[in-house]
Amino acid sequence: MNQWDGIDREVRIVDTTLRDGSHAMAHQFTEENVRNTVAALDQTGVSLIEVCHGDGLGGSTFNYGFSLVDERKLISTAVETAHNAKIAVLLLPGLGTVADLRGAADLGAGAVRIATHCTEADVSVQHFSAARELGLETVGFLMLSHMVTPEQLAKQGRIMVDAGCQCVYVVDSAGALILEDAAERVAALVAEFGGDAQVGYHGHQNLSFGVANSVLAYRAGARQIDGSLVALGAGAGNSPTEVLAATFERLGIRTGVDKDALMAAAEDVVKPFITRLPVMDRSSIVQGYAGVYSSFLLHAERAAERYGVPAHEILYRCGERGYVGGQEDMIISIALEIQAERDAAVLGA
Ligand SMILES: C[C@H](O)CC(=O)C(=O)O
Ligand SMILES: [Mn+2]
Repeated sequence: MNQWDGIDREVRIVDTTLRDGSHAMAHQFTEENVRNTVAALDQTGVSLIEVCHGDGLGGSTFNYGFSLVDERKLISTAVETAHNAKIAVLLLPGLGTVADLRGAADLGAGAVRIATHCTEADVSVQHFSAARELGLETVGFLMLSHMVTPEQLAKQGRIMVDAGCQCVYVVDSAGALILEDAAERVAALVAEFGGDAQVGYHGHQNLSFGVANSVLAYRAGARQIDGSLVALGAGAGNSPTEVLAATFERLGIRTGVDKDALMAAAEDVVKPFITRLPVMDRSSIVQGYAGVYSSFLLHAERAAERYGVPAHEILYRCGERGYVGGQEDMIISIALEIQAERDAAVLGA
């Protein structure tokens, strides 16, 4: 039995269409998008649905992008719609506050996923303790996990677990992990935690390894795996929930979800409202290759258009400089730098 929902599953598929997908939709989700998606997911056996601005509570800002609809409205719409599943929110400490978390709990959110850069778990301690006091299910997100070794990642995970986190995710924010890169990180966390907490895996498709890495993550001991319908998520998108369901079923691994209902939700509910289908194009492949935070994609595309420089060049430089979430403003600086170099080359020619 799964400890979270009492359903007979060997792995719990968690859906993040309405949170990671917010990046791909430039944070323009409507209440109708949320209502219809949650209603469809709620019939599939998925027991945790994440709904929020892409950068979490408080993410609707100039730096990250303003939401069309206040996330509190989206969260309460999701809570009202879900009869079976629990609604989760994301929180990046510093951007989201404990007050935001209380607000989300008051709206009926039942879980929080607290995300930090993979070397900064210590900033999450106060938020985990507040979440546990509020009676929320707690998940930790170690973002850009490719940037540190499995051993370093496990130590960061331990900080989250000691603070009250019940499941720590290896988060491949850049879609940069390839096969054993993912499995070794999951295995290190499993070995570190023993029975103290679960391990999860969150993949991006920039190099097309989201689903394969998720299977290896499961084999290495991960018991919660993220997906998004139609892969709707940052960069080239997330591991598609409907593909995860079909793949795990083919492998004989019980997920407790209905793959056909998920395929219908993807095809009939989510695909029609997507403004920009996630795709492995030059820019998103560069993100996977150079290890760039997936949510930089739209920021880079906008800067590329504004300053007349290629988005993939901007992203290469983000990777070379090791920029992490929160440094979105540097994308503009890089675009200006490339523009100046090009102008100088023309003048010098
Ligand atoms: C805030 C990020 O979008 C969290 C996430 O999904 C990732 O790092 O990947
Ligand atoms: Mn993500």
